[in-house]
Amino acid sequence: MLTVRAPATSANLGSGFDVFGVALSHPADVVRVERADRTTIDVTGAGSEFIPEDPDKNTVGAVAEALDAPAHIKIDKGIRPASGLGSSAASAAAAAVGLNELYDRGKTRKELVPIAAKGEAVVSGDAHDDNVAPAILGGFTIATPEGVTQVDADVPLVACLPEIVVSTRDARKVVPERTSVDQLIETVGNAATLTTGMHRDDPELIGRGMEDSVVTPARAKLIDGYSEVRRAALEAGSTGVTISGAGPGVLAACREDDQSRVASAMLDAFDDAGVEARAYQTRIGEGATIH
Ligand SMILES: Nc1ncnc2c1ncn2[C@@H]1O[C@H](COP(=O)(O)OP(=O)(O)OP(=O)(O)O)[C@@H](O)[C@H]1O
Ligand SMILES: N[C@@H](CCO)C(=O)O
Repeated sequence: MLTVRAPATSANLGSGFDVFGVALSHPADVVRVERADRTTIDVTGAGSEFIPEDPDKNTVGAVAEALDAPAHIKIDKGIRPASGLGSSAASAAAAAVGLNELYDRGKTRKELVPIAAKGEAVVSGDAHDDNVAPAILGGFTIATPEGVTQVDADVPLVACLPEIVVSTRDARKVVPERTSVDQLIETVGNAATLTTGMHRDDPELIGRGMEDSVVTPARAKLIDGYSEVRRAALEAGSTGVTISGAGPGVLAACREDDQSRVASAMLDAFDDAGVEARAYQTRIGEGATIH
């Protein structure tokens, strides 16, 4: 039996839709894998009542099949599903890392990214890599069809999770099909600024680079209180705020000294909007670890 911890992740970071992602130091899923003749899945923990145990419907089932590695898989969810914090990807990443080790498949961490992404295709219809890449590799990742680039980074973040459910499938339906050249220019500038910020562990550049006028405004309408929470976080010292992944989680970058003030401001703003929420005072962290 092997135990793997895989972290929550935040995809997009505003300007890097379907490309950028970061691993969060917490929360995380813990997945135990044990060799078996056929795959069975047992789910406990946060939101487990909404997660199918059928291997054809759970992200880890697709991973076990792709690695030809049938197993008893026990998932202890630390990350609520439909959160925007890469819940489905964390389980898939943990299963990929654990089953690769258990069956001695010899895949590198980078080779495991598209395998874990097969799990994402099961739940959202698309095999995007932007959550599974940081869940496996840690740090900040740039996932393109040509491959994944990874850089270690260390910046404080607040991930605020309202008690609203937004499925990735639904949030993808509101993404605009076209964008203007002006928006393209703005997006390239923001994405480059953010990437430089990750190399320098610079919350100012990262926050500025999280600006996005294409996907985020369309999705903000799905999250009650989003504009108020964003404004409150910025007033409390956050350097940049955006939707985490497909939402409803909201991600704020900040300096160390401002982290708890930003977290409280976001919670208060959700409360004023009549939405219950919890805030993780977290930071960019490591990828899946075997215990
Ligand atoms: N192992 C798993 N963990 C979590 N959700 C799973 C798992 N397997 C299947 N699912 C299903 O995936 C859906 C949640 O995935 P979804 O991509 O919508 O949320 P998320 O992973 O939290 O968000 P995001 O990808 O935006 O960060 C739910 O319908 C859930 O039942
Ligand atoms: N890039 C994806 C992440 C969610 O899985 C999206 O925003 O739809």
